[in-house]
Amino acid sequence: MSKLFRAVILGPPGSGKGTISERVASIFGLQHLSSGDFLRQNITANTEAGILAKAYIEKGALVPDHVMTRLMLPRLEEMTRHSWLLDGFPRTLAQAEALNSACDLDVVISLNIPLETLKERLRHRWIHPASGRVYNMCFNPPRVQGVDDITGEPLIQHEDDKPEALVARLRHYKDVAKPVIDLYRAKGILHMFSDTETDRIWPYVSSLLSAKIPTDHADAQRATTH
Ligand SMILES: Nc1nc2c(ncn2[C@H]2C[C@H](O)[C@@H](COP(=O)(O)OP(=O)(O)OP(=O)(O)O)O2)c(=O)[nH]1
Ligand SMILES: Nc1ncnc2c1ncn2[C@@H]1O[C@H](COP(=O)(O)OP(=O)(O)O)[C@@H](O)[C@H]1O
Repeated sequence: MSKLFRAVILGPPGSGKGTISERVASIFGLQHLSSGDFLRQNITANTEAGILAKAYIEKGALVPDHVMTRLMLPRLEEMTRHSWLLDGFPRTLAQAEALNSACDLDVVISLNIPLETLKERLRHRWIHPASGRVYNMCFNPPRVQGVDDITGEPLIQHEDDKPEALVARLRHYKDVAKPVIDLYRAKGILHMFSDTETDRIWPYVSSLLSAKIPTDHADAQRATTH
């Protein structure tokens, strides 16, 4: 079997990690593992980790590192036969160190988006709380204004996507992420992409992954995941 491919995508809230990860998953056949989605599944299923995490997420705080690593590392161990792209984890240096001791990463994609752009995007972001589906009233609006495409249920705006909370949240992200970015830079696997539009970043991400992922491997992955 050809070598498996392990990637991480880093970026502040609203930087387009989710959007780019979905494209990578569908084009390169990597499994998209989102810590936010996984947390929401655990909350819905009332698992021990889900119950612990819920209170933090509701407050808009980060879930403690030991809860996150206990949740994510076993999930990655289940994925020994798949290539994956991790989105939302690691978020702190402690999480990055825990991930380091569990596996070797091939590539880290880091999205560097201007603060003004992030503020503008998140202001227009609405979500379907039950599923975590994300809409942007300008970039990818729902088919019917204000309601989820799949369930028809109402969309809400996150308290922390409202303008007052945004700047503090983005500043906090930067402080926590800096040592993580520095760690991956020092390991020589960091690839930084700077622009204001996902569609302009995407061709560069795509050519990086095309160069790094052997084609036969990408085909084999697609065959097993679709
Ligand atoms: N106008 C505009 N909006 C974009 C672009 N790329 C993504 N968006 C929208 C989609 C979403 O409403 C919002 C954030 O995108 P994502 O949910 O993909 O970002 P990310 O996963 O980094 O955010 P998160 O960590 O979940 O807060 O911005 C873009 O190039 N232009
Ligand atoms: N790696 C992580 N470490 C700590 N908390 C996390 C992590 N990933 C997700 N969370 C928690 O789950 C919430 C939802 O995550 P996510 O869907 O990535 O959305 P966002 O980053 O936009 O808030 C975060 O606000 C945070 O409370």
